[in-house]
Amino acid sequence: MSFRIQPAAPARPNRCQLFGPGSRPAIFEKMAASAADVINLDLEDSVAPDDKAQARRNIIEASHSLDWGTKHLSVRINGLDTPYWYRDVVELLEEGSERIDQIMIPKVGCAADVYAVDALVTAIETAKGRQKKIAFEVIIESAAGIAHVDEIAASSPRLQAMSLGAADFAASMGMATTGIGGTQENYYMLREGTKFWADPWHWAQTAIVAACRTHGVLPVDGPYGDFSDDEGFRAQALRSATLGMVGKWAIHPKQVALCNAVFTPSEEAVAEAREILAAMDAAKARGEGATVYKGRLVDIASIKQAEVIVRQSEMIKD
Ligand SMILES: CC(=O)SCCNC(=O)CCNC(=O)[C@H](O)C(C)(C)COP(=O)(O)OP(=O)(O)OC[C@H]1O[C@@H](n2cnc3c(N)ncnc32)[C@H](O)[C@@H]1OP(=O)(O)O
Ligand SMILES: O=CC(=O)O
Ligand SMILES: [Mg+2]
Repeated sequence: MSFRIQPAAPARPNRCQLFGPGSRPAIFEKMAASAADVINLDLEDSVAPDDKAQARRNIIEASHSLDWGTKHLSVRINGLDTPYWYRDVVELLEEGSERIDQIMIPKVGCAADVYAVDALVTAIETAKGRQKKIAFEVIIESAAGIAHVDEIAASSPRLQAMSLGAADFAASMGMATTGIGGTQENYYMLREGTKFWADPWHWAQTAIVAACRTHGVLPVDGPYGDFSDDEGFRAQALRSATLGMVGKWAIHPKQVALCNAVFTPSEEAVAEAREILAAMDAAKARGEGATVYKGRLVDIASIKQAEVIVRQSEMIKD
């Protein structure tokens, strides 16, 4: 065990991140009225090159005029390999309202990518006297991103969350699929003629969770492209939650409720966690470090596991 205490990730709900193109302002109000914890207004891949400038104007205008309630408001800028990103940052922070909480940096490949955006953001914040320090979130969606995931997770005190972007990740890795997340038809084990599907996203997810937990960042699962497949979405989200991710993207409003259902601990799970804590309190009073709860071992590690669930439930106000 390292003597270093694992830093806590930001204590805010991040069960669902609802995306919408910045070039489609007609849906902004619907996004603001949704049950998502985080809103991601997009300037990147859902916006055509000719619409980038207008999309920036739309987002700046909506940051002033719309009531975003208690939502964590994030804007996805363009990647550092494009000519758009610096204007995204400059215009958003010079003209956008203080209501903007966060910038999402896509296709991050190394810690220096985050450093570059941090330097620009810091200069603008100082020059304009912005009161609120902008937070960052990044997307791991390239071979370089996953290879450098740990240094990226440690790259900036502004960094609050990190998502897996399955679409660009698959492309960068040369994966033989056009699917965005979920089960891949050709990724299976074979035993006595029966196929057992495995999860090709699993290793990248666990690498992200480990890097995030080491550095106090929220690990998030990215998009599930087939928004007509609720069961597939749910299965993917349940796997992500089981691995330690705190939420998932919704690329269509119907995925918001699915996200919230999976990433909100159920009443039964919270009740059981509280019972485990009570059982361990009683064990401690007896001078014991381990005891039996419903026929199974619980010990001091069980306290930490139960506390994860109780903390998650306490963050959620609705
Ligand atoms: C790989 C990646 O990078 S993923 C991240 C980037 N991608 C995105 O941001 C895409 C986000 N999603 C979308 O743009 C849209 O949801 C689409 C294109 C997938 C589908 O849009 P539509 O064809 O309008 O969907 P649909 O007709 O089912 O919409 C139903 C209702 O939800 C609304 N709606 C659609 N998308 C959204 C959204 N993202 N947020 C809020 N409301 C929305 C529609 O306006 C419509 O409202 P209405 O019933 O009042 O008329
Ligand atoms: O940006 C998201 C992705 O899946 O690519
Ligand atoms: Mg992407």
